[in-house]
Amino acid sequence: MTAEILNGREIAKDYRAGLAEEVENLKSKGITPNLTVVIVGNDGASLSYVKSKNKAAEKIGMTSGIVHMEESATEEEVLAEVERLNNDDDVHGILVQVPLPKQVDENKVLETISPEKDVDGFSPINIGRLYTGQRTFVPCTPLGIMELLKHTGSLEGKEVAVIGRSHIVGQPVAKLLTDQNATVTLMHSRTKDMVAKLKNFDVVVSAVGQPGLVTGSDLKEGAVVIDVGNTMVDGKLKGDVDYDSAEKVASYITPVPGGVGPLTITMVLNNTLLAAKWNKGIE
Ligand SMILES: Nc1nc(=O)c2c([nH]1)NC[C@@H]1CN(c3ccc(C(=O)N[C@@H](CCC(=O)O)C(=O)O)cc3)C=[N+]21
Repeated sequence: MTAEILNGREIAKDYRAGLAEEVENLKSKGITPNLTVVIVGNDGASLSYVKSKNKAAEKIGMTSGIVHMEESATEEEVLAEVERLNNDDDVHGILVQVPLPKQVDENKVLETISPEKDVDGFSPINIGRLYTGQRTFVPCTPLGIMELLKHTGSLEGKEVAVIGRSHIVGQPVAKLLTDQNATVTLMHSRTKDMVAKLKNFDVVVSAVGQPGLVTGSDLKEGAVVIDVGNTMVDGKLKGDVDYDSAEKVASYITPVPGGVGPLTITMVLNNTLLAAKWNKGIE
């Protein structure tokens, strides 16, 4: 079998066209959705993600802002900046790029972002809302993964392995998959014989950050493979999955780059649009 490629760039482009129409519609009502990203420090990769998020926002008619703070910024300064954005009526979505420098407590920052503007869905209130089935901002990478999986058929009754138990990807995507009636096994660094177990799974979602973790011979014939890894190796972006061997066994596979990444950015935009609508009482 040669896998069908889940082309994240193409799927993202179609999705963003729909968002652009909705933005146009909101603008005719006098609302221009705004996404503002806070970045602390000068990490090259982080700066480049932030720029691509802002560019993508503007491309669909939203406005965007960057608050770029010094690596040496204090926790008080970061919290004050978040408060200022919470109180700015022109800002609908706030995203504070993680990781933060060590002097800044990430949990304190996430607790300070207004849940109504937390388009990452990282604040404890929004995580609570997700697990209790309330309206919330669903974290962007899990939402992007679910969008890609819509192109592979129903998840009902499927056996899914999620590798990685982070609050940002593994745990929330396990929740969303369960909601689609898949049976989910959440695997992690202490799972016994992890790679050997993968043969039993219809879908494998790998979110570890370890290039070469999964290879074609580990997979069930016809498995759907979603590669969330993005690790820089010699200046090149690498996923967790050995693509060349996996594509010979899988039915669908996401490349890196050009798979999950573009959908993550798309879902930041999706959530910003929702923030602007909900702020005005539009469903
Ligand atoms: N508060 C917060 N929210 C985030 O969503 C967040 C964050 N912090 N910190 C860092 C990670 C990383 N992240 C990526 C998003 C898109 C691509 C992406 O689109 N990558 C392209 C490739 C880009 C390239 O070639 O450099 C792709 O996979 O095709 C990658 C990484 C969001 N993050």
